[in-house]
Amino acid sequence: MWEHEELVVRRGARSGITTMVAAHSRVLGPAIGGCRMKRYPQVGAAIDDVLRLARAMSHKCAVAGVPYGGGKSVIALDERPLTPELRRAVLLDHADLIASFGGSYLAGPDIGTGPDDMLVFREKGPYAFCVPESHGGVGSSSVPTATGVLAALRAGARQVFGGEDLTGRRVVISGFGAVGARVAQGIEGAEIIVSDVDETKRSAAAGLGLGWVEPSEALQVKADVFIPAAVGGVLSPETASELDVALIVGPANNQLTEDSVADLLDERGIVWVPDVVASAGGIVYTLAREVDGLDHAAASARVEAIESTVAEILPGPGTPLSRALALAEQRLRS
Ligand SMILES: NC(=O)c1ccc[n+]([C@@H]2O[C@H](COP(=O)([O-])OP(=O)(O)OC[C@H]3O[C@@H](n4cnc5c(N)ncnc54)[C@H](O)[C@@H]3O)[C@@H](O)[C@H]2O)c1
Repeated sequence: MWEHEELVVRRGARSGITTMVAAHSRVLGPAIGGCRMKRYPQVGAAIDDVLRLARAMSHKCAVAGVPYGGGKSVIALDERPLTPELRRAVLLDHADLIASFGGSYLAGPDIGTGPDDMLVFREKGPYAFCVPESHGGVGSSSVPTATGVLAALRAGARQVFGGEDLTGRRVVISGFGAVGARVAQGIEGAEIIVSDVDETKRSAAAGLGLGWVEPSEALQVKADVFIPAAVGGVLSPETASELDVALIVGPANNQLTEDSVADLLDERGIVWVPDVVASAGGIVYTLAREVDGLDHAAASARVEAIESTVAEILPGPGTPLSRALALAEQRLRS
């Protein structure tokens, strides 16, 4: 069944490159999504991607409880080298397409695009977010993303350990980057072991009194909490059957290689907080500040609300993933 509200595919007048916007649902508010710019084997694959990602954004916004719908931009590059001139031409083409939605679709950065590209979109109207700080943007989203992960961790700990206090517990953080390092600094009383493919992070971790494990062994460490803060696809049927932890909660996007891994984790008694919920702090905060014009305190309150969302989806029948999706569907229907 065709679930999406709108799909517009257009060949750019300046660049000759095909770009597209999908709006999955605008029941809760304007559709928002990142702009993905990459090469696809054919336009059909790009259309599949934009539809799938727009739908995922609808769920992410609905679960996060923010007043936006799901959308996505895709710029399907052709075989030509992306010179600065061609890049600007295709971004302007796509800016025209975004502007044609008149505010019912807003774009942010995704794979292949960044805050400076959002400024090109802004040349055609106020329909892009995550602009550079020098142009009124809120800057790095890693701080509110970490705040959201810590909020999700509190709710997860209450559910799994009967309280928020992690004193004496062992926490493994895979990925000691912008978010992982902030999460590590926000956890009190626990033994924290971090892991990163970048060996230079080891001394930084040691300087903070944190333990270290090689990335190849991070998933084998017996721990109370595992925090995926590096790459997606870390939870597969293989890793899910090996993990010796009670709670998994982290910012990495697309942590499961396939949805059935959520069932495997559940069967093993491991509580997994779905990434769509745990990773939402950055986008929630950025939209609240840049689009809704909220101040820091009001925007932060929306991020902290991730704690109550996690508390709502963890108990009950089914897996946390099925309950998160059910909550999203319920909000999209209401
Ligand atoms: N920054 C945000 O606001 C935000 C928002 C939502 C989701 N996320 C997701 O959270 C994750 C972390 O984001 P970030 O901003 O901290 O990124 P980052 O690039 O600053 O940090 C990621 C770290 O992971 C390390 N890494 C890469 N592969 C690894 C592996 N196999 N094992 C261990 N370490 C590995 C990198 O060396 C790096 O230090 C990413 O998956 C990102 O997509 C981030």
